[in-house]
Amino acid sequence: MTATMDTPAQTAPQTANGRGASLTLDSVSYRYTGRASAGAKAGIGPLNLKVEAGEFLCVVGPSGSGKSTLLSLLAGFLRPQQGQILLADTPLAGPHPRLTLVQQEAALFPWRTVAGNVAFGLESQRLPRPERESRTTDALRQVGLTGYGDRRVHELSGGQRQRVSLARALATQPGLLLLDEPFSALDVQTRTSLADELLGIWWQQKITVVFVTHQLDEALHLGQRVVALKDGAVALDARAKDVSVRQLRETLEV
Ligand SMILES: Nc1ncnc2c1ncn2[C@@H]1O[C@H](COP(=O)(O)OP(=O)(O)OP(=O)(O)O)[C@@H](O)[C@H]1O
Repeated sequence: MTATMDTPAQTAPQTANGRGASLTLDSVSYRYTGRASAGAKAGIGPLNLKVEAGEFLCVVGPSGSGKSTLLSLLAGFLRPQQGQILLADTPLAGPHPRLTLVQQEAALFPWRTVAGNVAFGLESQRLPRPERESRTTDALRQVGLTGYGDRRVHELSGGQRQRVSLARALATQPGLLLLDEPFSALDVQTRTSLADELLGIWWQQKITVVFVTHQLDEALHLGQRVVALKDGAVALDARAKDVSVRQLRETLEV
């Protein structure tokens, strides 16, 4: 059955007038070498992919298909061995202030307050203190944590910790938000409400989002577009409203 219901992401305007940056992968390859690699094919590419400014793209694929490798390349942690990645029109040469990554487990500093954790991402930006404080307050408000700034991380639930991670990313006002299975450790209810909040934030700010998930239904709910990776290559690239979970399962053989 083909999915027919439009989710908010799918009905969003196609042209972004927010701060989202486009992303272009031009014949990008990365192959792991050495004994740790699982054969000559470990890695991804060559991949050609264009993510439009303001687009919400979900990437799915079975374990080992290359999702984390792709995100590491997009985050600038790995450099392509072949091809190039463009952020807007500029070749990506490493981690970039316009892009930020939220990972599966909230990597927060236990000795800092919630506000201190959110402000951490701003410290390298040399912003005046009032600007740092207002961005921190604003980011906490966006993720529903107004009033939590003085709390310690150990006083928070798993879902709240992941909200802090998201706030830390949002405070940097990224053009491109990369998310690596950010809600997978959470219970279904928390995951659903956080996913919907993320959609609301994306809708308002028109950030470009690349969201990696194992959950095929989550990908179709959140994404305007879904890319399915298999053995390091794109096996399917479609508008989310034009594919079903079953089609994704068949494509990925999962
Ligand atoms: N550091 C590494 N050294 C060698 N091979 C690696 C390394 N990291 C990943 N690989 C291999 O590259 C391929 C892609 O791995 P990757 O971690 O990107 O997949 P994934 O889709 O993110 O998997 P998962 O869903 O399990 O996290 C796999 O064959 C994996 O074994």
